[in-house]
Amino acid sequence: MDDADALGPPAKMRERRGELTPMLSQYLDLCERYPDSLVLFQVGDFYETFCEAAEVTARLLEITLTKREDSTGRYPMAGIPVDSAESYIETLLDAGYRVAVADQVQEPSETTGVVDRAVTRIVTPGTLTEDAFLDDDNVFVAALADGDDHGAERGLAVLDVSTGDFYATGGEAGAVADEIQRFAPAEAVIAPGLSADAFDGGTMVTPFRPDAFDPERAGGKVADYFGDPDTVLGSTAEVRACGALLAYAEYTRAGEADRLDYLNHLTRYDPREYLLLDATALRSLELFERRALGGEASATLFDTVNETASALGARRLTDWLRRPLLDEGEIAARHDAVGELVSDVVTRESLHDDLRDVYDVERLVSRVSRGRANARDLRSLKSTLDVVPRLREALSDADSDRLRDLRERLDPCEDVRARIGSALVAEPPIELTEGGLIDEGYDADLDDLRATEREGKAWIDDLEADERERTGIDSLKVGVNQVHGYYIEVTNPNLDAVPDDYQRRQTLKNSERFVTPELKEREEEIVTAEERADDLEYALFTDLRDEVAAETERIQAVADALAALDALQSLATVAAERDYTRPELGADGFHIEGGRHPVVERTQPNFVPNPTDLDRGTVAVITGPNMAGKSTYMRQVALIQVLVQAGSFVPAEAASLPVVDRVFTRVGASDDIAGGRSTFMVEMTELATILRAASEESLVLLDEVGRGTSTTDGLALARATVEHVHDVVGATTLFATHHHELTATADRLDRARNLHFAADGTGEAVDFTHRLREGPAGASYGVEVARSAGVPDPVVSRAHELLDREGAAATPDEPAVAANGGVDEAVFDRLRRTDIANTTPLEALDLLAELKAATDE
Ligand SMILES: Nc1ncnc2c1ncn2[C@@H]1O[C@H](COP(=O)(O)OP(=O)(O)OP(=O)(O)O)[C@@H](O)[C@H]1O
Repeated sequence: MDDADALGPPAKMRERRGELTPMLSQYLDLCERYPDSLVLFQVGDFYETFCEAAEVTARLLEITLTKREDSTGRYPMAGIPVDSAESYIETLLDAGYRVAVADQVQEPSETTGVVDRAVTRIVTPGTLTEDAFLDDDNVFVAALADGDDHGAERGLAVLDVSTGDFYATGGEAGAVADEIQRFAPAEAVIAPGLSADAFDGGTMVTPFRPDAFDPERAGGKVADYFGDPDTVLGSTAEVRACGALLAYAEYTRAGEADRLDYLNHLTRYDPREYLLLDATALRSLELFERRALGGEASATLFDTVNETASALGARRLTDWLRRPLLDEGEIAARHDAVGELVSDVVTRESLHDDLRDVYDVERLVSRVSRGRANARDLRSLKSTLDVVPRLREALSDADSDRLRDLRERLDPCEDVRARIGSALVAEPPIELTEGGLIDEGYDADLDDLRATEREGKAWIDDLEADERERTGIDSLKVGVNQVHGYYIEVTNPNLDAVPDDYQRRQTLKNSERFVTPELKEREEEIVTAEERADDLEYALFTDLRDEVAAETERIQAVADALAALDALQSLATVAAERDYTRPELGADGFHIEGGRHPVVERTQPNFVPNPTDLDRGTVAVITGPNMAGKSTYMRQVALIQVLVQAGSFVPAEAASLPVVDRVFTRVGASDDIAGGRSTFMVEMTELATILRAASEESLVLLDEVGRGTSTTDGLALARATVEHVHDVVGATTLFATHHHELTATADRLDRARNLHFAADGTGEAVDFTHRLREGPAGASYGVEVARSAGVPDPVVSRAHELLDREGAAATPDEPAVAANGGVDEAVFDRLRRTDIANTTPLEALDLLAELKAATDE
C-alpha cells in the first residue's frame, strides 16, 4: 500500500461535516461506506478524488493536483477523464489499491439539487471482469479459513470472477498453502485470526467483514449457489472459505444485482487427488514463470506445449499442468485422445483451425449473465456456436472415449444460435442505445418504425427536385444540420421567387434557410420514429440478452467441452510436430529411452537425448563438470513426469513410467532476499520439507545440496541426505553434486547408483558431450570451464599447478571423507541402522560394547 491516508473519510471533511456542500458531503459518505477503497467520484466527465486521496492519485497517476474551493474551505483535488479511466485504475491497482467507482446514477436534468451518485463497482486485483484489464489467463481471488476449533485444518476457496471458475479444497495448513501457490491468486480474503503467511508478495491480502466467515452465514451463502454445503464441501473450514468468498465477490459487484448468476459450478477437490507441485517445484521447473537466471530468459513448459487455439484452451491447459492427475485411468484417457489426434492429421488440423474461431465464451457468458454484454458479445457467442457443428463433424469418427464424450457434450445450442442470428445484424455497433443492432424482419413494430423513417427520408430526398420545379429556383438546396434540422436553402438573388409557405429559419451571409409546414411534419415523424426505434431496439436487445442469460448453464457446458478439446488438440499438435511418444503407465521405475528436455531442446539445435533407467527408490548420484548438463538432465526427468500426468505425450523415443504423488525439487540458488533468508537458509528449508514430506511414491531432484556452506559442512550434509533419502524416505532421487566423495557413498548403498556426464578433455580444452554415462565422473573440469569463461591464463595455469600438487586427494574413487577414520564399514553400517529414539539405555550400552569389540579386533 502506497499511502493508507488516501483511504477512508478525509479528516478535513469530517471536521466540517455539517457545513460541507451537498456534493462533498456525498463524497464523504461514500468514503465512509467504502473505507478500504480509493473512491473515484464522478463529476461530469471526470472522476475526482479529494484531499489525501487526491495527493496520492496525482502522484501515482502523474496528473495535476488542483484545488476545489468553496465557502467551507479549500480541498486538494485531482481527476481523471471518465473515458480513459481504465488505464488509470490499472495503475492504482498495481500500486496496491482497491478502487470504488462512484458514478452519477441520475441525469443532472432530472434534479434541481445534487445528482445521486452510487458506487457501481469495486475494482480489485482479484475480481477483474473488464476486458481492458484481462489477458487470457485466469485471475483468481481466494479465501482462506480455519475450522470451528481453530486448529490446523484449513479451507481454501478460489474464484475467477470473469469466467466463473470456482474451486474449493481443504486439508492441514501446509497442504493448503501448497494449493494456494498452485493458483497464485491476485487477491485473498482471510478469516479473522489467521495469518497471511501462506500468501506470497504477489497476492494482495484484503480485509473483509469478519461476519462473512461466520459458519451459519457462510453456509447459507454456499447453499444459495450450490446446494447443501455439507454435501458439496468437505469441512466447516471449506464452508467458511467458500461462503466468505461468495460474499466478497458480491460485494465487489456493488450496484449490479447482488447474485452472480453465472456461478453454477463448484469444483471441490482433495489436494491428494493431484500430483503435488509446491511453490518451489513450480518455480524451479519453470512451468509457468521464467526464472531468467543469469539474465537469459528461457521459455516455460507451458509456452512450450501451448498450441491451443483459444483462450478457453489456454486456461484449461494451464490447469492441467498446474494440477497433473494421479488416477491412471484418467491419465490414460487423455493419452488415448491425444494418441488418436496424433495419428489423425486431418482431424487434428481441422480441429485446430475451427477452434481458432472460438471466442472466450466463459467470459462472454458471464458478461451476458451480469447484464454487461453488448451486441458484439452476443455475435461472438453466435460465431462460437457456429463452430460447434463443424467440430462435431470432425469428431464424428472418433474412437477414444474422451473424444466421443466431448463430441456428445458439444451442444450446438441451435435455439440460442438461431435467435441471436435472426435478431442481430452481422456487425452491430458497441453502443446499445443508438440503434443499428437489430436486423430487419425480427420485430414487426421495429420494421414499421423504420419504414416510416425510410419513407420520410425518401420524401426529403425528393424534396430538392420537387421544390426546384415548383419554385423555378435551380440553385435551391435541401440540407440538414444538428441544431436546426432539415432546411431549404435559397441564395439571396433568388429570394424573390420564394413561395408563401416558406418560413424563415436562419439567415446566412449569402443565403436564407427555410422550412415548410410539411417539411417540419415529416421531420418530426422521422425523428420520433428514430427515437422510438432506438428505444425499441434497446428493449429488444436486453430481452434477447436475458433469454441468452437463461441458457447460461448450457453455454458453460459447451465452453467446458471446447476448452478440453482445445487442450487435447494442443497436446496432440505438440506431440506430432515435435516427435513425442506415448508413455506407458504403471511401470515400477523410471525407464526412458532417448529422453529430451522439452524446453531446452527447442533452443539447442544439437540437443543430446539421454536415457533414464531407475528402479523405484533408486538414488542416482550424478557427477560431472560444470556445464556438462546435470541440471538440465534432472529437470528433464521431472518435466517428462509432469507431462505424463498432465495427459501429454513426452519428448523421448520410449518411456515407461510410474505415477508419482509428488515432485520435489531443491534446485539452484534462490535467494529469498525479500524474506530476509540467506541462500543457505532457503536451501535447508527446502531440503527439510523434502526430507519430511517425500514418500516412496515421490520423485525428488536435489541439485548441489550443501553448496551454500563450507565444503566440509556441505559434504557432510550432502552425504547424510543421500543416506537418509536412501534408507528412510525411499523416494526415487536424482542427486547432482560436485562432491566427488559422494560417489563412494553411492557405491556403498544398495539402491544407489552413480551416473555421470563426461566431458572430453582434449588437451586443455573441454568438449561437453552432454552424454550421460554409468559410474562416477573421472575428473573435475572446473578449471577448464574457468578458462573458457575468460579467467586469465596465469590464474588457470596456477590452478593446474595446485591440482597437480594435490593429486590423488581429488580423485573421485577415494572413500568418502575419511569420516570413519578407518573404522570398519560394518561398524559404520551398524551405527547407521541404529534408531536412537527407540534405543533403551541398556541397549545403548550393549551396542557400545559391541562396537568397541569390533574396533578392537
Ligand atoms: N543434453 C544436452 N544437449 C545439448 N545441450 C545441453 C544438454 N544438456 C545441457 N545442455 C546445455 O549445456 C549447458 C549447461 O547445462 P547444465 O546447466 O544442465 O549443466 P550443469 O552440469 O548442471 O552445470 P553446473 O554444474 O554448472 O550447474 C546449458 O546451456 C544447456 O543448454
